[in-house]
Amino acid sequence: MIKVYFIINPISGKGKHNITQEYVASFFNKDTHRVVAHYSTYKKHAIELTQQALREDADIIVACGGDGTIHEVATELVGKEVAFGIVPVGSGNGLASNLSIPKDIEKAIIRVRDGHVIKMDVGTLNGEYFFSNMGFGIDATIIDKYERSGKRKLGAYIKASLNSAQEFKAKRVQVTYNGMTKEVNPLLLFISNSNEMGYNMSLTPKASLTDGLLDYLMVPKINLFKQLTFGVYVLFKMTDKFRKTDYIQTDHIIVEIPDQQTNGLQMDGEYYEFDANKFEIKVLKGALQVIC
Ligand SMILES: Nc1ncnc2c1ncn2[C@@H]1O[C@H](COP(=O)(O)OP(=O)(O)OP(=O)(O)O)[C@@H](O)[C@H]1O
Repeated sequence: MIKVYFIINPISGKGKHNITQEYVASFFNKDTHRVVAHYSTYKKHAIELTQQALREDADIIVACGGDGTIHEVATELVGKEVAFGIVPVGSGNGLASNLSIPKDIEKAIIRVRDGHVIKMDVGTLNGEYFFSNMGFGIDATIIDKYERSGKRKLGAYIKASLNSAQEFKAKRVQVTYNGMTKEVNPLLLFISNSNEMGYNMSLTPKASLTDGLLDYLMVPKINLFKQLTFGVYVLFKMTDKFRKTDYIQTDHIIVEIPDQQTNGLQMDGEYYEFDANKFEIKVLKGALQVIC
């Protein structure tokens, strides 16, 4: 009997997906599969539900949610033989899109049932995992403001972005990669495993989930006109061609922020504050077995 656990975030996206145990079970043969569904009821609950599924010897664990839920479930599956499935019902769904997992719920569940397993890379930041991307720049400030607003609408996101553009102060950062250290004042310091951030947008179009590398994009503090120009490069997936940026692919980056002891950053679209000013970012090649 194959044990399939669905971990469902009921508020993901617009919170209207209504995925039930009966619905997901209807896709599987009762004689060969035992299907269990659990709902997360608070932040980080999906971590506990995944641990419980592992104790019950799950063969496949499926995150039904957005990048936040994917992050919580996948964190528990790194380095394990358990297959990870995704039913993307979040708002951005960058990782699912990079894996070509359909946005349609029915098709995504069929993909979990019939798809094949690939071994994807996992990023690590001071030992914490990330699957899509992480950033120290204005992206982290925007997510912090958005989360603090307590609202989950596009309007709140736009407001957070505009406020961040006005208030953002670039920090002095020392970055080391490929045996070289550079001092920068970044507007964006973005490190990505995936080639999609969600909404079909990419800051790192060359990134691959299976190349054993992370893509590093640094955009220095630039004036508003250049920021708008950069926006056009993002729309055309050409950030590596923007003259002001550093874009490299590597498996090891050290970021030091000498003037500040506590630092905020975003990982997979959630804001975290670290009591640290030195960050080591690495990649674990093929450490997550994902169904796509
Ligand atoms: N029942 C719940 N009530 C409140 N928050 C929850 C609940 N279940 C999970 N969460 C939290 O909701 C947050 C957002 O979830 P998720 O990323 O899945 O959806 P999203 O934000 O709509 O999608 P995306 O990240 O793609 O934009 C996560 O931090 C998760 O821990």
